[in-house]
Amino acid sequence: MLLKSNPSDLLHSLAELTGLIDRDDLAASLCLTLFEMMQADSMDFYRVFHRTKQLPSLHLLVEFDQQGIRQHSIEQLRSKHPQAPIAPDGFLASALHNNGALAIDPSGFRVILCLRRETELYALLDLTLSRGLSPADLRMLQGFVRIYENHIALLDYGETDTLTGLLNRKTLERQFLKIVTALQNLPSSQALQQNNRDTGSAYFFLVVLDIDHFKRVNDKFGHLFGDEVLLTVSQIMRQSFREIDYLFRFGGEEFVVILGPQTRESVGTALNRFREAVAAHEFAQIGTITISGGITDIRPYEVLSITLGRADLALYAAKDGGRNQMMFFDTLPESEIESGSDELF
Ligand SMILES: Nc1nc2c(ncn2[C@@H]2O[C@H](COP(=O)(O)OP(=O)(O)OP(=O)(O)O)[C@@H](O)[C@H]2O)c(=O)[nH]1
Repeated sequence: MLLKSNPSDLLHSLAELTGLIDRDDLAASLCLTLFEMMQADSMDFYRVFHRTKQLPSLHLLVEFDQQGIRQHSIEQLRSKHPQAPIAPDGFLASALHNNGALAIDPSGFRVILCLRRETELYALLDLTLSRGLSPADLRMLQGFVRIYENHIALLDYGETDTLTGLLNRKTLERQFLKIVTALQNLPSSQALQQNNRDTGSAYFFLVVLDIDHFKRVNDKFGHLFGDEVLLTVSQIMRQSFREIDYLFRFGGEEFVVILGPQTRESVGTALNRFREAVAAHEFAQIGTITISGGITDIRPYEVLSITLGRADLALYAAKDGGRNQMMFFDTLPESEIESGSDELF
């Protein structure tokens, strides 16, 4: 027996769901709708992260039970408990690895729905009920899952750069704001704001990456070869960074990465590993290329242009210093910061 079986309630829920563009809000709205519709006892929404050469991990984003909803955005999860995946119970683990659309436990009172993005598993929805599900309930659940998947596909389309498939510049602004807001809500935000940083602690970092002498590639081999280099560099980025890091094509031959929370040292290690992977790649006809980067931490109460400005100054220093290197803003001499700031801000 469905609680929300009347068509106007369903239409209203669908209109709400498809009007959202924030993925955390979308997950919460899907849970709310299904929780009420199915009269569930509890419901958990897990985001699945796939890491190269490792088993996929689960992060709990929404918990829903008789006490109400508890929502955890990826940014909050990341700032409070860096990379703390959930250890799934046996049923959840089998749903994660079986690659089906749906799993129902033998009692019939627990069901796990697999939500996909293209062909890859994107999220798991774990519902516990006090009754078994009818075939009509299952059809309804699967219909909502398909609408959710289609909406995610449309969001992806609007958020990605067409050549590289990385996130686009418009999405950088929205994502940056989310991270800054999460940082503002941390107890230590005052210390971060006052530049009172401990180098062993974890922070969010923003990096601007720029291919060295890219104009020469275009001039000598043509734009099609140039585009091929951009595509390959974006693939090396995907292989080098973690799935929860944000990778953007900022424009032209510039990329932005947001990493965190991580220590300054591990950010340096990750970026140099990426830089070496680019330098080691043999491009057909072109040979090898190199990449430089400027790195800065992300501070609460700051707008994107200021953070980008610091990373750009570090990038200019990396280019000036001979290219094929990653430079932290906080290692620049005062004189370089002052003269660069006059030009940038
Ligand atoms: N193929 C291709 N080229 C692009 C694209 N966007 C920008 N470019 C080219 O990227 C080049 C950027 O060159 P510059 O900014 O002068 O710098 P650079 O040659 O990379 O030299 P440094 O950054 O100083 O190492 C220009 O030739 C642009 O035309 C694109 O989408 N595709």
